[in-house]
Amino acid sequence: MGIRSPSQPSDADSISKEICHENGEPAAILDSYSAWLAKHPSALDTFDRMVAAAKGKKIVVFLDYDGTLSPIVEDPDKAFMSDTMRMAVHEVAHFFPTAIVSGRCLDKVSRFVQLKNVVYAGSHGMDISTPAGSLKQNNPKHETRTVDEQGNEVVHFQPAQEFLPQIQEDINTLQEMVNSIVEAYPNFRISGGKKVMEIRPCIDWDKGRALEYLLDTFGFNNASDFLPLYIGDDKTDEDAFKVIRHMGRGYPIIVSSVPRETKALYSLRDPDELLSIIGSNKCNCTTVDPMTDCNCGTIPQLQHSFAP
Ligand SMILES: O=P(O)(O)OC[C@H]1O[C@H](O[C@H]2O[C@H](CO)[C@@H](O)[C@H](O)[C@H]2O)[C@H](O)[C@@H](O)[C@@H]1O
Repeated sequence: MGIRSPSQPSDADSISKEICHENGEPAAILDSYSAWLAKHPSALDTFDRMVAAAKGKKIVVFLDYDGTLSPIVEDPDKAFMSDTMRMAVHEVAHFFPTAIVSGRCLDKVSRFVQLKNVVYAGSHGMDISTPAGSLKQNNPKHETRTVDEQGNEVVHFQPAQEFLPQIQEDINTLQEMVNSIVEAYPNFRISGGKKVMEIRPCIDWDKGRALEYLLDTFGFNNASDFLPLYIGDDKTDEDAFKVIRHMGRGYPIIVSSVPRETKALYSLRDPDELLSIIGSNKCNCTTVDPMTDCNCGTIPQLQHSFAP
């Protein structure tokens, strides 16, 4: 049984001449979307095959935030995920270990997602919060323990912690430079002091390493019966796609509505298509509190097909 998304275009070729800009590099005309789809099949169309290959395996779910769970919008502070998506992720996490891996800081991404049954990896995996007692957590150099609002002990894994004072210094210097430049242009202003450049420490840590750390934390370090499913839309998600491909197991899925160079093996066009996999097609419980279990009795496609 294949699933078709209502948002799948009837004329995939309509974007065939789209010009994509990658990281400010010169524009390049890439393959048509349909040709790209042949290389990175839609996860909707290949869902049955994925399910068949996953028999007897434990699914572990990794989800990027911006562009995956929430649509890309102009103002980063308004990149809200819908309650329907929140409910769907809540339900996915009810069946499978689930992590949200984001470039945003931990605090920000967890405030956007507002779910307690997922773990969060913020700052491109450089700030990971997991419940104390998880399997990996034996790195005193980078781990600190705190107690959350509910009184539960949590472990914060921050491999780049030592760079924080330097980052703050750089930010101050940059802000001063940007302020002095913008001052000369009375028709321009800096809104809210928001950082528009991301400065990352030069350490060997990224979303791929975060995925490995989280798999260990979930207890899959020596297991041979798990399948990671990582869904993301950004350049930084490529590190996680690479790790999954290197493992030789699991599903790296890119969310993109235009052809892009990617290590992902599968694709989804947009967050709506993701929802058609993890959301409940028949579920009408839009008024259900996203923090509680949906009780309508219908089980979404992913959970229904993969859950043990
Ligand atoms: O790893 P992610 O969860 O995908 O976060 C990556 C960056 O997302 C945000 O920026 C992007 O989304 C914004 C809101 O839709 C959009 O305005 C911006 O153009 C995108 O680049 C966030 O602001 C960054 O801090 C994250 O690193």
